[in-house]
Amino acid sequence: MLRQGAAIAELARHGYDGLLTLYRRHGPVFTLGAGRHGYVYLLGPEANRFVFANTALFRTREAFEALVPVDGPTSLIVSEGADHRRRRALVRPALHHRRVEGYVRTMAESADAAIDAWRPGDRIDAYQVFRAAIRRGTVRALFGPRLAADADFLGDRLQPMLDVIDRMPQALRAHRVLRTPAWRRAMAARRAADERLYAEIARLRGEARGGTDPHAVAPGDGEGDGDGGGARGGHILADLVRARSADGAGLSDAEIRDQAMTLIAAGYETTSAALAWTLHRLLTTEGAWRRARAEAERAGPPTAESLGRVPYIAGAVNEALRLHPPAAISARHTAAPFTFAGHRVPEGATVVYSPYVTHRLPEAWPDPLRFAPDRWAEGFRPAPEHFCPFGGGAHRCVGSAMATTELVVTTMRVVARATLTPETREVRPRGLTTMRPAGGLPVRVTSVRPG
Ligand code: HEM
Repeated sequence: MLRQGAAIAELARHGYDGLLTLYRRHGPVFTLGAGRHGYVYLLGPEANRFVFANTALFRTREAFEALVPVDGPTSLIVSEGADHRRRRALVRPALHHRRVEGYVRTMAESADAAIDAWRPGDRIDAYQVFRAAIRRGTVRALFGPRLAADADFLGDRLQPMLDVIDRMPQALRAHRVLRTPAWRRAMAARRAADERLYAEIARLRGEARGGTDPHAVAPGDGEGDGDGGGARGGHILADLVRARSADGAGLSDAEIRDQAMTLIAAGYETTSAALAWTLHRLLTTEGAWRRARAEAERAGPPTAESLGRVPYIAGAVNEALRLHPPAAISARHTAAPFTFAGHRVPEGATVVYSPYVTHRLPEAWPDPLRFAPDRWAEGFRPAPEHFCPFGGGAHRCVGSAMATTELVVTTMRVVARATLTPETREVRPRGLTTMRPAGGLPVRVTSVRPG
């Protein structure tokens, strides 16, 4: 029998580990809270499979409504049905892995620029350092060289927006209704960022009409194997402006704005958190940094080819995503009543599923708390319901190739160029929309090599 007070106290005290405890005590389905503020937890591999497979039972719009003030009403994450399929088919080719390979150099340069500033003896917060580097790299890949000059401007505008949405929906609603200073800052930032974005979209449309775009890309060819242009250069915003469905229809300016903003908002905090967790684990696991460094040195500088020669680093990234999934929980709104594991879940409920809980279950992962990059040895493919840092089903992360590439490339550069000593071995998680290290990742630079 679940006692509400005790269960809520468990979550308040132990966060995501509390959720794991509640799963062990109460099984894969339980409800906390009542009415509009209640949450139905659907936990574990079977629950993931159920949520990912039954698209018609679940809606994201109501569950992610809190993102609309930043991401916009046509963002993929709040789109449903035919609109979602159309928008996703137009966005996906721009983020296909072959397209992403074109950004490897930009990503490596961004990491190198951050490392170039280090001197032996420096004490730095590696999380913040790479957060800024990833922000710059993401803006560059998304918006190309012209807006890259504005990367810091856009990044600075973005931060108040991301801060305001990293809250429980009720708290966010209060900010909006009360027009708090944080809310007003976020909206002013949004207006400034939108102005630049719309100007750039108009410029790209002009270029496309005049046929002068040197980065012309093929129209996207849908969900399967779309390739927006491979290594031909260009950037994602240009791809979005040019993308056409089979019937010739493209995305409106507002749709492009919303997808672009969503890609930054969904991509940058999550990827920076995952990088911090990867470095933390490599620094605090005996021999791991040395092994990663030896591998990165053998592989040479990051390129589309050398990325295939770093299985230990790729395994370390996967292990960090498993043990510390930045999207530790995610939510859905139920579109119809259903029964799962003998429990009746009503229409209109908010359902929470959790990659964090799943990734730490011994039923799914032998010795689950051990950081073991070698478990990802060639050929290992966990079931999607066992490993879901990028979610699953119709709304599975469209930027997963970009994220993993960025994580592997940045890790290759850091381990190859720097020796770092962790200032702390205990790093606690915080954050609701993105699980990140609470106190950052404080390290001392022991040595650094030229790039
Ligand atoms: C380590 C980094 C990342 C993690 C852990 C992550 C995680 C996720 C998860 C869990 C979802 C699905 C939410 C759900 O269905 O419940 C999602 C969706 C999404 N992600 Fe990511 N993400 C990451 C990086 C990125 C990047 C780099 C981009 C873009 C460049 C991106 C863009 C998106 C978009 C647009 C969606 C919505 C897709 C849709 O609704 O069709 N993400 N992400």
